[in-house]
Amino acid sequence: MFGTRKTWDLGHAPCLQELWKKDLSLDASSVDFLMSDGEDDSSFLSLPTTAFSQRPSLTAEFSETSAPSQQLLIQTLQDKVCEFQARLRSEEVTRHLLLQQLQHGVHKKAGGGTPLQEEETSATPNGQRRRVLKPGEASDRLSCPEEEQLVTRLQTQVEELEEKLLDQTQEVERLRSELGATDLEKQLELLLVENERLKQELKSCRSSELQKLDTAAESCSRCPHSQDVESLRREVTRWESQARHRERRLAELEREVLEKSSRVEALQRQLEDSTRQLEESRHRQAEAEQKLTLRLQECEDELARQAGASPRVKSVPQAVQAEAVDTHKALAEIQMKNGALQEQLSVQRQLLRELETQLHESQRTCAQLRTQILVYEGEMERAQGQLEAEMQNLEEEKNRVIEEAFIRAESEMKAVHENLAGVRMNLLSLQPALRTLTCDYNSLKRQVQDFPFMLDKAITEAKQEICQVISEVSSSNQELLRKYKREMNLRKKCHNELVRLKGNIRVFCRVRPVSQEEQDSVDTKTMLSFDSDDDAVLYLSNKGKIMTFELDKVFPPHASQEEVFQEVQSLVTSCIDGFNVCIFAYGQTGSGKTYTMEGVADDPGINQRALRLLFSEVTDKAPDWDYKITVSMVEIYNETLRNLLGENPTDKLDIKMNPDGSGQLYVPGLTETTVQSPEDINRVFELGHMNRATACTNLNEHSSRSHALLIITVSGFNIATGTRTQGKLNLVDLAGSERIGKSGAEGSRLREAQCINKSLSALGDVINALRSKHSHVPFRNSRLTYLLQDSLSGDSKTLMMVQVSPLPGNMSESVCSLKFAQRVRSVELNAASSRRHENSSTSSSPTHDSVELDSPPVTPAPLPISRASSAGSTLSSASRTPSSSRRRSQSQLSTGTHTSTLMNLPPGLQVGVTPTCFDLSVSDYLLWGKCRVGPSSRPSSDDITTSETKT
Ligand SMILES: Nc1ncnc2c1ncn2[C@@H]1O[C@H](COP(=O)(O)OP(=O)(O)OP(=O)(O)O)[C@@H](O)[C@H]1O
Repeated sequence: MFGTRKTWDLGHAPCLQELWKKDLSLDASSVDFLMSDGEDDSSFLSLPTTAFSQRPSLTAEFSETSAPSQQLLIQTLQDKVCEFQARLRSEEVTRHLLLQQLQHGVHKKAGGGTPLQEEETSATPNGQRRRVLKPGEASDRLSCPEEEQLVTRLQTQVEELEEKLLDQTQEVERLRSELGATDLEKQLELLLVENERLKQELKSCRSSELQKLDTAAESCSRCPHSQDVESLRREVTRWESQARHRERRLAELEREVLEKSSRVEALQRQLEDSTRQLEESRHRQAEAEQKLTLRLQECEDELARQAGASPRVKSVPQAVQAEAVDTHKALAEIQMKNGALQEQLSVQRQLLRELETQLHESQRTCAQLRTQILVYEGEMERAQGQLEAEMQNLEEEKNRVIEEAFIRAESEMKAVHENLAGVRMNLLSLQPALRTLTCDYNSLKRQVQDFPFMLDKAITEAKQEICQVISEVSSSNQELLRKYKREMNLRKKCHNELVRLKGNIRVFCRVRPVSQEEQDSVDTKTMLSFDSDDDAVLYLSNKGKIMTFELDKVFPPHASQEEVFQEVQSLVTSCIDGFNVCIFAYGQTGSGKTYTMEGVADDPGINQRALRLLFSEVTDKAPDWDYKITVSMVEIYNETLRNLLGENPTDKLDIKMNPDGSGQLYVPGLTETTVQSPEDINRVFELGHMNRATACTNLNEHSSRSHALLIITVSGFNIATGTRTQGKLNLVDLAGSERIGKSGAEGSRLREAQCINKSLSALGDVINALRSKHSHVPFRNSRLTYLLQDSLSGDSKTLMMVQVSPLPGNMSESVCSLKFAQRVRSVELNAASSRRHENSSTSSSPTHDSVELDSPPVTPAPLPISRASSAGSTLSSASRTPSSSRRRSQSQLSTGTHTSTLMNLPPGLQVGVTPTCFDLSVSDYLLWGKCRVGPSSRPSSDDITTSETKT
């Protein structure tokens, strides 16, 4: 019926619908022949009722993807097909029996005209009731030879039909066996095999890559490319995991395709079988019916022919007619069944179409997956290629390194062999030495055994020696200490005498350099000159006359701040020992007073350097002495005292007698700030400057017209002896000393100038009174002298730094300043000489001075220089002799030459100073301090050490 199965490509598989149209065409006319006599409606096919009612659920089951349910469905369909076939066979058997009965009836009829017996019902093997002809009936009907021939022919036909049925059954079996291997399945199998092969290849490829990588990793673990290899390996692993994932998906899809294909196949088989059986039975029934109709016709004709002869025969057509009615009924029923089968067929076709669609989708997915697999394989091949290339490079590198290492090892081996030979030779030569060493070792061992006894003995001896030395040292220490104390006392006496000789008032002069602006704008041809042999002399050429000024020290313009401070630092440190010290900067405006006292940020002046020096000195003395340094800053402007470190700098301060009855002066409300570090100093200076600036409109002008005082108090306490000291260091930047006449000041400027002149005159008067040993020293004539009273009187030390401008335009002011300096210097000289006669009783204590206020100034004070002495030239010539004699006496002192002046010294000092210094041992010298040793050294302020104490 279907012929041989067609084969097709997977690419364009013919749909089952076409096959149905081609090989399985059923129409209504052909169905008519499917009827068989006596067939029960329900016995023909029991499949439709249940199968059709189950269709929607089956369809639903098909849509499901679960394999077990599909298997179950297929199994059910196969069972139905088998049942259908079994029934078909039973129908064939029944038909065969009917034919035999007919044949038997014909034989009977032919043999004795046996009347047609009544119909009987017999049961089919299936238990179905079937209407059959009784044996006598057929023989009655077929009694003639023609009937026999007909029966024979019918039998032959039946046999032929049976043979055909057998053939068809075999064909069905064959086809069924073939169904298990359709092209689609073959293709699927091929795909599965291919897939399996690819998997195997992939696995082997992966394992070989892994092996290669492992080997590469082992061999190239120190290789610089190991990181690249590692990254490549990671990449490969990633691709592999992706490939595994795709493979799993592919396997799932393939499984799905397989299941669906098997379902399609099963359905297809079921349909084919059903259709084929239907067709066959239709054909057979059509043929049988045709033959039966012909036979019936013949029988009717025969009966009609014999009707006249026998009344029995007349009943036959009636029976046949009745049978024909039954047959028509059965035919109608069969047609109905046929319609049901048609429906079933259409449902199956629909099902097949769906399955076909699913199959196509699966095939498409399969193709996509295959493409992806190809892509992945390509990528893997590429990665593998890279990896292989990398491996190749690494292999080459490894081989190269191994070769190099081998060559190196060979050469090293050679060297080692040579060394070994040398060592062997050495060993041979060393054996005698070893023997000697062994002997030595044995003797040393013996010595070591004796060593503890020797050591004990040596330690005991050493202890005795040490004890002896300690006792000697302690006794010599005692002696040294005694000597040291004696020398210290002597040194103090000498120092004090030296200070007295030098004078308590010293006068330095500093000439400032010409500034850049002045070089460009004014006449800078200087009238000042210096003595290259004597740094205490300054020459001034004025109107053709050479004026000579002799001072304690003259600093030329190029002298640095450090050099200046070197000269004053002994005064600064003496305040630690309890002396009161005053350092004045005196001179006309712009002569460099502020520069010398305050300096600039990167090159500070005396103020800051002094504080730093005090800090370092008190730190050095720290273990024995506890020092406290306090700082005050005041300004005297127009005879008004202002507190520059106070909260309100515009407040006026007053100077009062201390109510404790000590006779000391004090300034109520004056701020005293304790400083402990250089940072504190900077803060104090900043505050002072700020307050000074807030109190005036023009700071430069204001600072020129006011005196600025930095008062440093150093209080010391010796923890060991309980001694207390207190020294005061007054650093004074005086106001400009220029004359009013020259400046032409009026109004407030005139008042300022008057106040300045008054205070400077008062300062001159105080110094003059001190020089003349007046019982009354007019300290109260100005705020300045009154405030500095305790630092100017008694054994206080004063330094006047006279600032001079080098410009010719400032010549007259320079002459005035220098004359004032000369006068001040002469004071102490006279005082010193008088002191030599009066021993140390000349020092005047502030408590001995009168504390009454002098009469207030009513007229502008005379110029200091006018009150000082006569004309400069006279002064210069007059003052030259004593200062020269002083310098001379100093040099004589240093060289040990005794002059009349020196002979006036106390006897102990006359012989003690220099010889004692030179007689000292080295340790004595160190203890003695920073004494300059040398016959030509001139005593200077450097020679006074910080160990000087106020007595
Ligand atoms: N030794 C020096 N080296 C370099 N420059 C100096 C020196 N002395 C003074 N000067 C400069 O000269 C100028 C005037 O100096 P300074 O202000 O110190 O004078 P002054 O006498 O304090 O004036 P005033 O009385 O008006 O305050 C400043 O610019 C200062 O920097």
